Amino acid sequence: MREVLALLHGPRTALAVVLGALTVLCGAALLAVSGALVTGAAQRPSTLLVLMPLITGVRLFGLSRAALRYTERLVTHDVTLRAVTRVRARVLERLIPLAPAALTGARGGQLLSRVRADVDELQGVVVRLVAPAGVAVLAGGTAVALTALVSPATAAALAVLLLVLGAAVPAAAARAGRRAAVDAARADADVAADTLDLVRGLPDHLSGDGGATALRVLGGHLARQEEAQRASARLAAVTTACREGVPGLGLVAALWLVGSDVATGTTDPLLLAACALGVLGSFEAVGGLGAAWSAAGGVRAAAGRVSDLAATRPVVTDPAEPLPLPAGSALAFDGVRLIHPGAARPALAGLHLAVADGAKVALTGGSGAGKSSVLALALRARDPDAGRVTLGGTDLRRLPLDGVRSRLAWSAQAPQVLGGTLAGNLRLGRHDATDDELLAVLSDVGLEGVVATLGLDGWVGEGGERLSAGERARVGLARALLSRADVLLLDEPTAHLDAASAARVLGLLAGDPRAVLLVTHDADALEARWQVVDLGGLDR
Ligand SMILES: Nc1ncnc2c1ncn2[C@@H]1O[C@H](COP(=O)(O)OP(=O)(O)OP(=O)(O)O)[C@@H](O)[C@H]1O
Repeated sequence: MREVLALLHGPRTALAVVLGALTVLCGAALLAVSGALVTGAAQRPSTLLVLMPLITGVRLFGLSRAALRYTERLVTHDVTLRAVTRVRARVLERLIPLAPAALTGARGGQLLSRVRADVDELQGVVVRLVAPAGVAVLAGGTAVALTALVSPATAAALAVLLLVLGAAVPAAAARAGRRAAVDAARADADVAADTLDLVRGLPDHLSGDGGATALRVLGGHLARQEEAQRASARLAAVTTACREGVPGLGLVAALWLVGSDVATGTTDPLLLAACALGVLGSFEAVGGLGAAWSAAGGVRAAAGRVSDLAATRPVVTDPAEPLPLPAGSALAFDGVRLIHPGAARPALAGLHLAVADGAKVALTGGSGAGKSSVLALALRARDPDAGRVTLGGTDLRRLPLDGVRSRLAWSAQAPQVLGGTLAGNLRLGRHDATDDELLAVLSDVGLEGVVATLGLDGWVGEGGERLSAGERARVGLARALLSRADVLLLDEPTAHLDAASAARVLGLLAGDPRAVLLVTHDADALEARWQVVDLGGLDR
C-alpha cells in the first residue's frame, strides 16, 4: 500500500485534498449563511446592516463553491491520470522480466483480469481513497471547530455523528462486505478466464460436446458472481439508510441544543438556523468515506497482488556485473542438462552442440525430445541446471540479457501474431524497416497473396485470426528474417506449409548468411549443407 501511495504526486494530491475540503466548507457555510439570512429577514425590524453581509456571504460561498469544485476536479483528474501512467508502467515493468517462463503457469484470462482489475483499482486510489479521507479529516475537523464557537455541545454531537457516519458505519459495512467482495473478485476472475478460454477454444468445444461442459462450468461461476452482487446490494441498501438518517439526527441535535441556548437567551436567535443548517452541510465532509472504506479493501488487495508480482522471482535475471558482449555470435551448449519445473525427467541431458557463426544446424527428434527447450536455453528464457550455454565463448549468464536477445531472433512454433496490421506485426522484428523491405521479406516467405488481399496496413484480426496457421508461421519467420540478429532460432517454420512452400523457405534459410538453428520434423527435406542433430537418441 505504501508503495502505491509513493506513486502519487504528493503536492498535487495535497492540493486536491485542500480544494475538496474548502468546497465542502463553502457548501456548509452557504447553508449556514442562508439560514441566518432567512431568520434575519423574518426578524422585525430587519436591518440592512445585518442582512447585507449575509447576502454577500450567500453570493460569495455560492460562487466559490462552484469554482472550488471545478478546480478540485481538474486537479484530482490530473493526479489520477498521472497515477494511471505510473501504475500501468509499474505493473508492466514487473510482468516483463517474468515472461515467458515464470508466466507459463498463469491462466491467460486470470492474468488479463488481474492486470486490468489491479490497474483499475489502483488508479482510483486518489479519487476513492486518499482525497475522501483527507477531506473528511480537514473539513470535518474545521466544521467541528467552527461549530464549537457557537455551541460546544452541538460540536461534540457533530463530532460523534461524523465519526459514526464516516468510520463506524463504513467499517461495519466493509467488514460485512469483505467476504462478498472476495467472492465477487474470485467469481469475476473465473468468469473472465472461462469466457476467454471458451472463446479461444470455441472450435474445439463445438466439435466436442457443443460447449455444454464449458458452459455448465461458466454457469456455476456466473451464479456465484450473481450471489456476491446480491450480497453487496443488500449491504448498500443498509448503508444508504444510515447515510440519509445520521445527518438528520445531527440536524435535530443542533436544533435542540442551540434552541435551548436561544431559549435561555445565551445565543443569538440568528444562529439557530445557521448552526443547524451548517451542521447538516458538514456531513458532506464524510460523504466519500463510505465508498473509501469499501474501496480500501480492493485497493489493498490490488496493491498486494502487484507486490506479489515483484515477489515472483524471474526465472532468469541479468548478471550484477555483465561482461561486454563478445564479438562473435557462435552458440555452444556444453554438457547441458535441463529439467522443467514439475517434469519427471530432464528435457535435455548432457547436450553438446555447436552452432558456429553462419552455420546451418537442424534439430530433429521425436515429440518431446527437447528441441524447443534448446531454443529456450539459447534465448535465455531458462538457464540450464547443469553445463553451460555460451555466445561467442562467454556464458550467457554473464552477459546482459538484452544484449543476448538482440543477437538472436526467435520464431516460435505458433508465433504470436498481434491484433494489428501486417506491417505492425513485421516491424516487431525491426521497427525501422521500410515498406519496401517489408514487401521484399513477405515475397521471400511466399506471402504475396496475403499482401494482395490485406495490404501491408490491413488488419490481421485478433491474434492474427484472419491468417491461416501457415501464414501466421510465415509472418513469424518474416519477422525473424527482418531482424538484425546474428542467429535465427526457428521452431518448425515449415510445419504448416505445403512441400513447395517448405522447400522455398528452407532454400531461403540455407542462403541466409546468418547462423540458423532450426527445429524440424522433416530432416529429409534439408539440403546437404544443413548439419542435422538428432536429439531423440540422447541418453537421459
Ligand atoms: N514449461 C514446461 N514445463 C514442464 N515441462 C515442460 C515444459 N516445456 C517442455 N516441457 C517438457 O520438456 C520436454 C521437452 O519439451 P520440448 O518442447 O523441448 O520438446 P520438443 O522436442 O520441442 O517437442 P515437440 O516436437 O512436440 O514440439 C517434454 O517432455 C515436455 O513435456
